Order: sequence, then structure tokens, then C-alpha cells
Amino acid sequence: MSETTGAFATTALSGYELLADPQLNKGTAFSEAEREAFDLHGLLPPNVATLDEQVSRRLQALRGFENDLERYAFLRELQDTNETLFYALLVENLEELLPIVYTPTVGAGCQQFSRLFRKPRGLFLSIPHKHRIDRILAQPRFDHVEAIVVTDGERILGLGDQGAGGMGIPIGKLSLYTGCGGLHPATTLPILLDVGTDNPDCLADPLYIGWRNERVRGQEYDDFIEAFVSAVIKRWPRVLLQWEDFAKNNATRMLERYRDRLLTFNDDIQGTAAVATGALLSAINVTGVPLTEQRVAVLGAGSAGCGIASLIRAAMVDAGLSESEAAKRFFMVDRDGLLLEGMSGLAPFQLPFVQDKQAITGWKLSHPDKIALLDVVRNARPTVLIGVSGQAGAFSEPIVRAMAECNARPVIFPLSNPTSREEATPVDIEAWTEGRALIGVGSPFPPITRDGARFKVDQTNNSYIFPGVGVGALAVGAVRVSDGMFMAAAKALASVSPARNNPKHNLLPPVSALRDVSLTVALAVALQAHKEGLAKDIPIDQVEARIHAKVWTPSYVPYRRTP
Ligand SMILES: NC(=O)C1=CN([C@@H]2O[C@H](COP(=O)(O)OP(=O)(O)OC[C@H]3O[C@@H](n4cnc5c(N)ncnc54)[C@H](O)[C@@H]3O)[C@@H](O)[C@H]2O)C=CC1
Ligand SMILES: CC(=O)C(=O)O
Ligand SMILES: [Mg+2]
Repeated sequence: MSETTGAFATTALSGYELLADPQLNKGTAFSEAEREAFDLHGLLPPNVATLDEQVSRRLQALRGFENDLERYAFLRELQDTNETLFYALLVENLEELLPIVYTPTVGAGCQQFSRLFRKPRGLFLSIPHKHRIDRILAQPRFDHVEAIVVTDGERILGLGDQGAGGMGIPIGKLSLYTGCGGLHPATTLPILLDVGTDNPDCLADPLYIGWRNERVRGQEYDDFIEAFVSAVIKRWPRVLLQWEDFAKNNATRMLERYRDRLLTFNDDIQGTAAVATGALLSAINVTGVPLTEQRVAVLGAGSAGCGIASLIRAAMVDAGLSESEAAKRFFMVDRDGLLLEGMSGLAPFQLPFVQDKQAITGWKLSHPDKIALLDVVRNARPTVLIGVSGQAGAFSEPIVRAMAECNARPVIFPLSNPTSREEATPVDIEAWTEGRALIGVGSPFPPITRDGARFKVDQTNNSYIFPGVGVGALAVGAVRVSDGMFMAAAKALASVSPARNNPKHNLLPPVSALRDVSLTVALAVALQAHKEGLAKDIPIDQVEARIHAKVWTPSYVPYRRTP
């Protein structure tokens, strides 16, 4: 354990123990005086390096690997060895490294988690050990925890159930909390709730690291989640708890159950909603079609799809439409086609998004018993098409061409992750719309050619939102995360859209600017929390300073021995 006091930190660790602690280890950057004071001479090669030199050495090694999964494993190892160096490398090379620590490579990292597992990071809380949760959380190492990302691994990106391998996601998300939001790594805790897996490959894999059992569901599952959340609240009453990659039947249920009990949000529902809404608000500057006249088709009426529809609908109501006028502007398409009034098999969270039967009278349909996306596009003539279905290629050429036929500037956002699950590629959308579409994708793609130049399509991912929401909420000690805070985040994102100054520019700032974007989002979120009376302890004129004080920049501080 260490304490940081102004310009130095004190620790009781020395020798190998100090080098083995990723939060304290500096590797070859321990100074001569520290090597003397902490018995490190001989354990390290004699040359004392700077952080910059260490970053260059690691970057060179990283670039030498054959593929991104190797780079992912290398970076995970580095994170578990020397966090300061890991974050210095990440912060200085966000654009290059985000696709490795985050989507798309983190997806492969989850699939290969059992093979890549080296050192413990975060917590695995499993059903067989549910009676131990309090004791596990009590460890002094976790005294400073402020932000938790938790998953049960059931819906990892668009890759489905990855069981305990899903731990890669909380680790990746929290890497962005620090890399983009500036939260100190010692305050972050990734958690995997191991309730089993229904993935036959995991169950049959002799190397699988998780609990080899089919998924526990029903009351036993709910009791486990309740035990977990109660233990979290008891241990850290002011902690931020982010739910990530839960399957759709649990995601909204858990959000509704817990959102009034602690500072918590579901990133797939609310974070995704804010990035999609922010990108749409930016697109409106370019297309000139006001929000109140937008018609939105969404493929995939799950957590992300219904979250997106809900926030855009709220924005339409803010812009002057009535609730029912706004509701008519959404066309949610799932496996069984357009969500229609009276349809059987709808989940409770989908019910607010069904279309009136009356709205489709007069539609020309290829299969009246299942209204497919192409029929929706041809008949409803949406201005916006969003994909959160995890179905690669679902935005087929006829669908995209139909969008281009009814819009001068169609807005097309295939947002599924990872890259292999995107509903369409930027190159295809560009070709099928003669370059007229405003495109956003969930995972990074190589640049396309537009007007004879290379154009990097916006990575429209909740990474633009959740680090700022977390930091903003924590900086002002907010007690709850409200929908208003996500609306504020969306508007803040739109306020920094490069397209505001030039319609040919991107809708979103580049990934390399995510640290600045996160600060902008954090400020808007904190001010909104203040406005809603959710952050009463902090005077309004201190909000900005509190946010800046929360931002940690990776650098080494000198160590002294604990007296
Ligand atoms: N870009 C971003 O920031 C984000 C992207 N996503 C991505 O969105 C996708 C969905 O995520 P969630 O909504 O959380 O998952 P989910 O499982 O809650 O929802 C997916 C929905 O798609 C539906 N679906 C599956 N096949 C379909 C088909 N052929 N046609 C129509 N609908 C179909 C499912 O029935 C389900 O309702 C994932 O790939 C995820 O990675 C999710 C969150 C953020
Ligand atoms: C980005 C994200 O949260 C997802 O794909 O699930
Ligand atoms: Mg997610």
C-alpha cells in the first residue's frame, strides 16, 4: 500500500515486492536514490531510464508483433506489471492503441481470455463463493475504489456469451476511464460476476478459467446480483457502478432495480444512447433536417437500440414534439421484424417502442407477417438508420440504396461491435450512397476515400461518453446518474463536433481527442447533476476545478519509505 503526499509517495514495500506491484512499479525508471532506499540494486539493470524512454521501448516492441491479439496480450501484461507506463503509452498513442485495448481486439481478448490469463486483475465473484463477497471486497487493496465496471459476460460485444472471459470488457472499459477520463487507476475495479456460461465452447474447453456450469438464471441469479450490489453499497457507499454487456433481459431490469439505490448506469443502454444522440445532433447541422422531422429506424431492439430510441425521443420532446408525436417517429426492427402493437413475445422494455398498427396502413410489404427492415425503409422513409443488432451485413445494398433514394444526406450508423459484427462497412455505404451518407461505425475501420482524400469515418462508440460521465459524476460526488446527465453528455458531444464549422468534416472529434472530449462531457454531466440537485455538496463555482483535480496524468513521483 502507498500514500501519495504532495510531490512524493510513501510505501512500505521494497525489493521484489515493490517491483511486483503494478501500481507502484517503475521498472528501470527507479532512481539511484530509490534503488538504494528500497533494496532494488541488482534487481534492475544499472541504466536508469525516463518514462519517455520506457514508452519508446515499449512502443517499438508493440509495433514489432505480428497481430493485434499479440499486441493485446503484451499490453495486458504491461498493465499488470507497471500501470504508470501502460497509461503513459496509452495516453500518448490513443488512436493507435484504442483498437487494441478496446474494440475490436478486446473481443478476441475475451474469446482467448483463458489462454491469455497471467496475473489477477480485478475480482471474479462466482456463485459457488457468493457467501464470501463481503470478505473479498473488504481487502485493504480496494480501499480507494471509486469506479467499478461489472459484467456477467453474457453479451460480450456482438460475440455473445463468453463466460468468465468477459472480464476483458470491464478491464478494457476501465482502461479508458483512466486513459481518456483521467481517473486514477488505483480507484478503478473491474468485476466479473461468474454465474456460469451457456457457451458450449467454454464449457468444453479444458483450459476454461471460469465456473464450469450452465448459467444460473431466475431467482438465484437475482439473489446473487442483490448480494453483490448490497455488498458494494456497504463497502463503498459513494462508488460509481457501471453495468456492461449484460444480456438484454437482465440489462434494463437491473438498471431499473438499482438506479435509485446507488450511483449507477448501464453503459450499453445509456452511454450508447448518448453517443448516438450526440452524433445525430451533429448530423442535423449538416443535413439541415430538424430533429422534430427526423424518422429513425433501428435494427436491433435490445438494450442499445431501446436506449438510443429513448434518448432521441426525449430530445425530440425537448425540441417541441409531444410524447406521442415523437413516438411515431421510431421504427424498431428486431428478429421478428418491426415492433408492432399487439405483437407477441415482446420484452417489457420493448413495449414503449412499438409502432401503432395504424401507422403501417397502406404500406407495401413483401411479407406482411414479418415487416423486414427493407420494407420499413421503403415505406417509412427514415432519415436515420441505426444498427445495434450484432448482425454483420444486415444493412444490405438494397437497404442502404433505399436510404439514399429517400434522403439527400442519409444518416447511417452501423454501431455493432466488434468490426466483424458491423451491419455494413463504411466503404460499402459510401459506394451505395454515392458518398452522400453521414456514417458512424461502432469499431474503427480503415479510412475511406472521399473527394479524392482519405477520410476516417467516425467511431461512434460509447467510449465518447462513459469516461466523462463517470469522472463528472464522481468529481462532484453525485448521488445518482440521471437521464438528464446523459442528455447533457450528448449535447456536450455535439457541441465539439468538427462538422459545426465545416459540413465536410467529421461528426465527432477524432479518437486522439478523447481526453479533451471526456473532460467536456464530464463538465456538462457534473453541471447537470448540480442543476438536478444530485450534487449538493459542491458549490457550482467549484465544479470545473473539481473535475480538473480528478484528472490523473501518468507520471512517476519519487518514493520514500513509510516511516
Ligand atoms: N457502438 C457502441 O457504442 C455500442 C455498440 N453496441 C453493439 O450493439 C450490439 C447490440 O448490443 P445490445 O443492444 O446491448 O445487445 P442486445 O442483445 O440487448 O440487443 C441486440 C438485439 O438485436 C436483435 N437481433 C439479433 N439478430 C437480429 C436480426 N437478424 N435482425 C434484427 N434484430 C436482430 C436481438 O434480438 C436483440 O434484441 C452489439 O454488437 C454491441 O456490441 C452496444 C453498445 C454500444
Ligand atoms: C461499446 C460497447 O459497449 C459494446 O459494444 O458493448
Ligand atoms: Mg458494452
